[in-house]
Amino acid sequence: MIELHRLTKRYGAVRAVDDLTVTVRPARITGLIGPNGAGKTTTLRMILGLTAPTSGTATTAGRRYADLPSPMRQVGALLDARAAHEGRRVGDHLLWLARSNGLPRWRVGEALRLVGLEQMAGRPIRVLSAGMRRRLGIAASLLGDPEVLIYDDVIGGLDPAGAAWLRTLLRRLADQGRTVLVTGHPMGEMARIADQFIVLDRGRLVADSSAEELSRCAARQRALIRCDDHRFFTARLTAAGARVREGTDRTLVVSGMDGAEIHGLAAAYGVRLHELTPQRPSLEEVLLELVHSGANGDRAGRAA
Ligand SMILES: Nc1ncnc2c1ncn2[C@@H]1O[C@H](COP(=O)(O)OP(=O)(O)OP(=O)(O)O)[C@@H](O)[C@H]1O
Repeated sequence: MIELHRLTKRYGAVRAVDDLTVTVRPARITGLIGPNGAGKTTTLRMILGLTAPTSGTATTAGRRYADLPSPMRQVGALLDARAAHEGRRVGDHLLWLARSNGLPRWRVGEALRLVGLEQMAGRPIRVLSAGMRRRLGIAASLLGDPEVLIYDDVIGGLDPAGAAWLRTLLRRLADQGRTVLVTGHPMGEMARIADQFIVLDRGRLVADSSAEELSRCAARQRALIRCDDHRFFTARLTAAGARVREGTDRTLVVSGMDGAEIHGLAAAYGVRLHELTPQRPSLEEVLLELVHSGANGDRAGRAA
């Protein structure tokens, strides 16, 4: 389990992470998402003791990273897959990491096996493809057989087979009861990987919800409508906090407001509704909307 309590990091006037309180639970894959600059990497760096919080705490298994007796046995992480010696052999790199962290030698073979890199053990790191480097980074994170795993931007750039492999591995790790926290941008991939989502915007928590809750809530809060005066009603809906976009065939797609509220608003402004059909968006669409609307400071947080 990872617990963040009022976690804050300021860089001058920038609040990279702003009063963030959230718990990342075991036995599931949690996606930390948000637009560029939302504070995702800064949050991970504070959990890993690489960046000092301005205030608040980040703990794993009840302790700050610096206070963990054997950090690699408790927390495994991959922040940057390029951070490895080019000339060193794959197996030697892991062996060096294991030795310097007091881990047994046999864990190297086990970690290589878990990521399917056994055949590359004797090759220098520079010959590895980007996808293989990612696997090597993941192997390093698994050396200590930790309960908590943290991966920054781990999906981007993988080919479909690589992404499928990673999904299977992360699922297995979560099914073993581990806490798995991943960040990433392609919302389609994040929707396929994670079952819990923490959404950040400008350092603040926008939502902390399961995939199921998000889908259920979005289905209640999205409708396709036909009405007389698009421009007028769009302005009224937007002013009342909904998000509106043009659909196909002269329709409007309204999100963030349920059918009864839309009806009420139409009645209040004398707008004739010809159609109001609830819609069930895909999880990817829900996440995209959350990330986008969080950035506009509107009421997406209600999904939480
Ligand atoms: N070392 C630093 N010095 C100054 N500002 C920083 C530093 N690190 C991060 N920031 C700022 O903090 C904010 C959050 O950055 P962070 O990298 O955590 O966001 P992110 O959500 O990981 O973004 P991305 O999706 O682009 O990786 C940004 O405004 C960024 O410019």
